[in-house]
Amino acid sequence: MEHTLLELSQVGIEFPTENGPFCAVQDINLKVKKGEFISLIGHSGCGKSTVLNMVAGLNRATRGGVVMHGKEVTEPGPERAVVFQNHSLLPWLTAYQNIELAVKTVFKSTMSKGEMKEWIHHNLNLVHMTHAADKRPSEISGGMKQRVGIARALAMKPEILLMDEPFGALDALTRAHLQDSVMEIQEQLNNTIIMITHDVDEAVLLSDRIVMMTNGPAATIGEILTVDLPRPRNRIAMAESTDYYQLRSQVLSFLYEKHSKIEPLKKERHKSNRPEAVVSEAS
Ligand SMILES: Nc1ncnc2c1ncn2[C@@H]1O[C@H](COP(=O)(O)OP(=O)(O)OP(=O)(O)O)[C@@H](O)[C@H]1O
Repeated sequence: MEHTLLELSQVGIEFPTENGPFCAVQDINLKVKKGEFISLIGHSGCGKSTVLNMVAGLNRATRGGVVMHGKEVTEPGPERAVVFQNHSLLPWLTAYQNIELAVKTVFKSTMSKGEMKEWIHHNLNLVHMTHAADKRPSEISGGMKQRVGIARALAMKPEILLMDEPFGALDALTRAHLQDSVMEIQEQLNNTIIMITHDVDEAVLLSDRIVMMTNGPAATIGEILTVDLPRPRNRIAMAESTDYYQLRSQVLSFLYEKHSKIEPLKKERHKSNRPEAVVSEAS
């Protein structure tokens, strides 16, 4: 990790609505270093996607700004690739062709046809999808589609990878496999990643820092937790680590005590239960 790659300064956004302007987030200050893995966590509707979309250039801040390499982000660009929860692959193209489309868009003038082919296969291999290169999205599982989506994003050689709940729609086992793949890829490529998650364990396992957001409207960063667990991380070893459990309970405490969104009735029930590790819609 070297210099600051991305900086959000005093970022805020107001959306125009029928009832007047709605301030979704405000005063967001964050510096992201090259190679860092940052998770954004917070209750549903607090503004995580809004923040990520501002970094992606899909939303424009109405206060403050997002700066990358000293230049304000005003529109989407291949240096900030986004992976959404629902893969968004084109259904009529194979896995290979989906990646090829992105590669052609970015590297048409700098890579030969042969280099592109090699690069696409390299990225399919990174996510362990070489065997399914010629399959269409309808012929592969949800987890496989998500792998292809990640390969497509990585194939653009983004300086920063933005992931909006990338594993949210997957079953627990597939999710664990993909988390391991992302950790493995990040170790190899030293990617800078900002990921939205509702899963406390996922945040602790993957992140260098966890950015915890307060509830909206006018949500902001409540606390930032540094996860200094050594890498490479192994989920089995983590299960026995007291450091891991301490970090996990700090996130749970932020979400369920300091910034709880639980209604009184549910709170009573919640008190008698072990806190959920996943921030659900119901919370
Ligand atoms: N284009 C828009 N116009 C008006 N309000 C918006 C718009 N986009 C987002 N919002 C509001 O901003 C707030 C934050 O939304 P956002 O989707 O960023 O939350 P989130 O934390 O990502 O939620 P979730 O975890 O449920 O995905 C919400 O109250 C939402 O209704």
